[in-house]
Amino acid sequence: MTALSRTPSPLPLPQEDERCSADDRKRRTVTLFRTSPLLLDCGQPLLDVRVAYHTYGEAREEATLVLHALTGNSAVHEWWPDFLGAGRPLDPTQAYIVCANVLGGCAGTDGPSELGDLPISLRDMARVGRALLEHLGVRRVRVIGASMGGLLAYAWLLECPDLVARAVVIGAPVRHSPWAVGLNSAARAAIRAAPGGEGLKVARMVAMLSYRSPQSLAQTQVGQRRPGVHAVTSYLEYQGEKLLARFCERSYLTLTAAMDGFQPNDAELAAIRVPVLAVGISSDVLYPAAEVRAGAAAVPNATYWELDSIHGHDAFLMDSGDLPVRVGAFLHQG
Ligand SMILES: CC(=O)SCCNC(=O)CCNC(=O)[C@H](O)C(C)(C)COP(=O)(O)OP(=O)(O)OC[C@H]1O[C@@H](n2cnc3c(N)ncnc32)[C@H](O)[C@@H]1OP(=O)(O)O
Ligand SMILES: N[C@@H](CCO)C(=O)O
Repeated sequence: MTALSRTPSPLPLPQEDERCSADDRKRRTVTLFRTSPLLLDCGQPLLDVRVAYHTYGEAREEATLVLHALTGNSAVHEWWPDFLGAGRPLDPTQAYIVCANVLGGCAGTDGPSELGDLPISLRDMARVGRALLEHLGVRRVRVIGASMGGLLAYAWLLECPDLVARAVVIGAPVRHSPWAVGLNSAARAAIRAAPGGEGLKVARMVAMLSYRSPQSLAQTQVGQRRPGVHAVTSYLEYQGEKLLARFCERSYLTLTAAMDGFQPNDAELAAIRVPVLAVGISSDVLYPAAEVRAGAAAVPNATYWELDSIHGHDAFLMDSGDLPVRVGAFLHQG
């Protein structure tokens, strides 16, 4: 990425930085906004925005766009095996599937270093996604996202309604609640108080509690793994270490702020005309099922379904039950 004031790129067209290989599970990158800038919601124009993405299946004008969660990435085959594959809701033998790493993250798309820590919004991410679809020759998408990806799906419905045929929103509200903003605020405060790694670990420990549930931890984290240390304590510490090894604290600050800033009003939601399947998770303490249901009621063509699991918010990854079948049936209608 370059700010508009920098010398424009001499090349007029999007530039594939890595060509498609025979292995379509390979991540590719492209530089977009080479002649006309991306105008961020914060007012800053950006030229030369690099986007990293995966595609699955043969290229078509209609695609299914997968929107990943906060610390997820575009390698859907790595984190959603229940959903991606022949006979599954995201079937590369039947559909063209696209997933891009979000702007502001740390998985190959321009992140805080390239953005100079500018604030970004979920709608900015959708604008980048629109440019990627244009580059890929995609004219219409079915969108599916969970957690932050679900919020981003709503951002797509507001920002690019002309492109979206239908949308699946899993474990996500229509706007970030004071509860969710509060959790993110505590996480960011931990990072700012202890930059360089320790803060990010604490942020992940707090976040993990919101991704599990009291019942889930009571079932999986009884007793001790290390003498004198509660199992749940060593579990959270381990999860903090795992995130530190694969994620970046500046992206954590940028992306959680983008989630917190997503506050569409009721009139905007009432203007959404696209069919939406909104999925709540019965034991989700981050985005309670009642909140997901109430939010969906504000969207005219939304249908609500609830995944019954004791495993909390991350059940969409860990205990998906009937969810793939429900999602497949909805995605392939119409
Ligand atoms: C729509 C989307 O985009 S979602 C994007 C997907 N998200 C991602 O890919 C991002 C991150 N991934 C995750 O969030 C997680 O990997 C999940 C939710 C998918 C699953 O989490 P996991 O950590 O694999 O599972 P779980 O929470 O059960 O923890 C298991 C790990 O904790 C360890 N562990 C379990 N209990 C304890 C304990 N008491 N003490 C220490 N370690 C423990 C296990 O040994 C295991 O270790 P391993 O990862 O080295 O095998
Ligand atoms: N566990 C997932 C979902 C959280 O929203 C992640 O780390 O991205």
